[in-house]
Amino acid sequence: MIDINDFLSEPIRSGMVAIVGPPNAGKSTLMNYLLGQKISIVSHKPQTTRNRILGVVNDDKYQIVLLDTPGLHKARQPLNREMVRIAMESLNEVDVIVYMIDVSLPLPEKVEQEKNKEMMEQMEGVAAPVILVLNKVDLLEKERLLPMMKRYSELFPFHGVLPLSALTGEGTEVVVEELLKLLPLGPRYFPEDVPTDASERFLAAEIVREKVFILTGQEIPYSTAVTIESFQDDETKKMTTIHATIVLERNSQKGIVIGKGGKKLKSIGTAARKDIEKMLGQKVLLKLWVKVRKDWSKDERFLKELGF
Ligand SMILES: Nc1nc2c(ncn2[C@@H]2O[C@H](COP(=O)(O)OP(=O)(O)OP(=O)(O)O)[C@@H](O)[C@H]2O)c(=O)[nH]1
Repeated sequence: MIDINDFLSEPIRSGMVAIVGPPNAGKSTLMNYLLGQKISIVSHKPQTTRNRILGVVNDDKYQIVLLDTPGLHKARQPLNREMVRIAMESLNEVDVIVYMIDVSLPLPEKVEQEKNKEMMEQMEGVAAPVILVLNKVDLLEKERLLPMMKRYSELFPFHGVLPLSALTGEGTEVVVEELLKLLPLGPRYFPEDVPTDASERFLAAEIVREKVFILTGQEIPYSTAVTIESFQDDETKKMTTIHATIVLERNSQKGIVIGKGGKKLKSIGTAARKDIEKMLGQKVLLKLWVKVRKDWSKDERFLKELGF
């Protein structure tokens, strides 16, 4: 996909930036904010992002290729271990690392120390410069910010400790400025009109998964995978027909996702269809099925099918 003209034209600041950090820190929110569109799914529940999602931010003078990664956490289950592996692997492939933490809630000292220890262990031996981003400052009492920034600067040789609200956008310009200082001069790796390397098929499955995350309680989200059975564009009708399956781990979960008289599944479908229509810029007919595949998240073969 690299255009030879990009190599011939004036070099720009360009390179790969991984956004890493604990689950729920706001990594996908920052990615979507910088892209100006939703590529990576977001929910208030931890461990929403499962794969590595690539988003490309373009400007006259730069191209930042962002990698949104699954949350870093102590993982026991095969799916979670895969997620952390994916996140850690990206650290070796990038020019800059943005390590994001949620600072909105004061933590007991012991918990904060524990988290900091984990962060330093993860960053140990990483070659790329690391910017620490303190996210959700919109929720933080202002007087807590400066001492916190000082504390973190003393913790690790970060190439900057920056406050941010990925939700409101406050602080994003400074983050981008700092990234540009660290990115090498190079070509545009992706055409300017390509915001992600993910397929529309993958993104559609992710959108359905997001709606399950948002619209169901407690245990369901973590037991949900979404597969796309068919994805057909009808150019004359300007419509896309998508057949997708929501895969669950246990029979008992089926009723929750389908709901009384199919109501829950219907609301998942409607919400997902609207977002997919926005993404594709045309009408969508979305058909959803619910299937049980016992303990799929521990089934290495199925994880492979899902692209892990
Ligand atoms: N108030 C506030 N909320 C935020 C901010 N950034 C993210 N959030 C919220 O925090 C929650 C988690 O955001 P995500 O972007 O899904 O977090 P993530 O780090 O990608 O999460 P994982 O996929 O679990 O790794 C969502 O409910 C966001 O709306 C922020 O700056 N301020």
